Amino acid sequence: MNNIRDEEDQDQIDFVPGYTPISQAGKDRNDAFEADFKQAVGGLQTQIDAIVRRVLDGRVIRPAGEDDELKILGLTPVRGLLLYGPPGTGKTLLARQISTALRARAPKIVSAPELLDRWVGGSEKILRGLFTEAEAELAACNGDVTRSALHVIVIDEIDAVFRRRSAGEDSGEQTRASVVNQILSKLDGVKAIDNVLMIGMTNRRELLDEALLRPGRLEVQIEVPLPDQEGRREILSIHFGPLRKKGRLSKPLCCAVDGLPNSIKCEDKNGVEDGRERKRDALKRSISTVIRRLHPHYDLAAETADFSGADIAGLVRSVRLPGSVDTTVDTYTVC
Ligand SMILES: Nc1ncnc2c1ncn2[C@@H]1O[C@H](COP(=O)(O)OP(=O)(O)OP(=O)(O)O)[C@@H](O)[C@H]1O
Repeated sequence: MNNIRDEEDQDQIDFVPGYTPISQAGKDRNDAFEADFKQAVGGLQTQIDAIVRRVLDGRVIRPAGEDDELKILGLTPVRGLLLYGPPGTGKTLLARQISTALRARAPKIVSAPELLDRWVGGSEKILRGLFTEAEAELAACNGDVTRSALHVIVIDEIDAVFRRRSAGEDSGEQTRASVVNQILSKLDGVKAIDNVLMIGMTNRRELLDEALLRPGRLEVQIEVPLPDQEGRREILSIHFGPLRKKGRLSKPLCCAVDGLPNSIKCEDKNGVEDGRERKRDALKRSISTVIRRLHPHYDLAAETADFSGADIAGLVRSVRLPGSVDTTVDTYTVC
């Protein structure tokens, strides 16, 4: 009964003059994007939703005619995105996934300090190198952005260039100001290049000059924090995934990844009897050793409380190292 009522309500909404419901094709496409992201990136569902909605949706290749419609509506796709948060939380991973989803050219990733070349003309040369391909392709398409592939340019540690100026600072200031002006002109100046998506990344958002974050520049800003427990579980599943698919994980390790109790008797409980802090330190110091001591009720996601995604990837790598496989401690390691 309720379903019928819902459908009637939906029909009424669809007939509001001037309103067109989102097409199913658009929804399916966004769902497909999200599914692709989730295969590689764990614990960042909210961030992925925001990226799909605000960055990808306006950039994907649309059916013929639809781009013109966007122009008529005065809509321009987002040209810049800022990803900020602690080290190792998946910012670069997200940037690469965005390029893949947009079927863009392989992203050009540069670290901002590299742009501050101390030799005269050095910075300009590096910057030109970043944009040359995009400009050449746009020229080859007679400036028709809909016919050019998208070029993703990622600038890591962007605060090194776009930081707020502090009083009395002048060494290297000229170079920095020149780099800033050139990048801004490519983003929203008269020389703006529409087939470029710029992604800035930083661990220190508070240092950034607000001018960089204005609409038309890095206008979408997304925080990428340390993962929570469920996020860590997703990341563990992603990184243990290939081993698990091949049947190379022991049952206790599978249970520890899933946070499920397992009934296998454990002979070595040292890891569990440690205090929580000590356990975490031990995990960080010698992850492979601790993994060998998995207790039947060990929940890896709970025990890795301050781990970043990169720490978790490191943990999984250490398990994969042949030296970490200890066949004397029954099945508590990778089989
Ligand atoms: N959310 C995540 N999901 C899956 N893997 C992750 C995640 N975060 C980090 N990783 C793993 O850690 C590696 C390093 O992460 P990445 O380089 O994306 O971090 P970052 O935030 O860019 O770090 P930094 O600020 O130091 O540049 C990734 O290649 C991936 O293997």
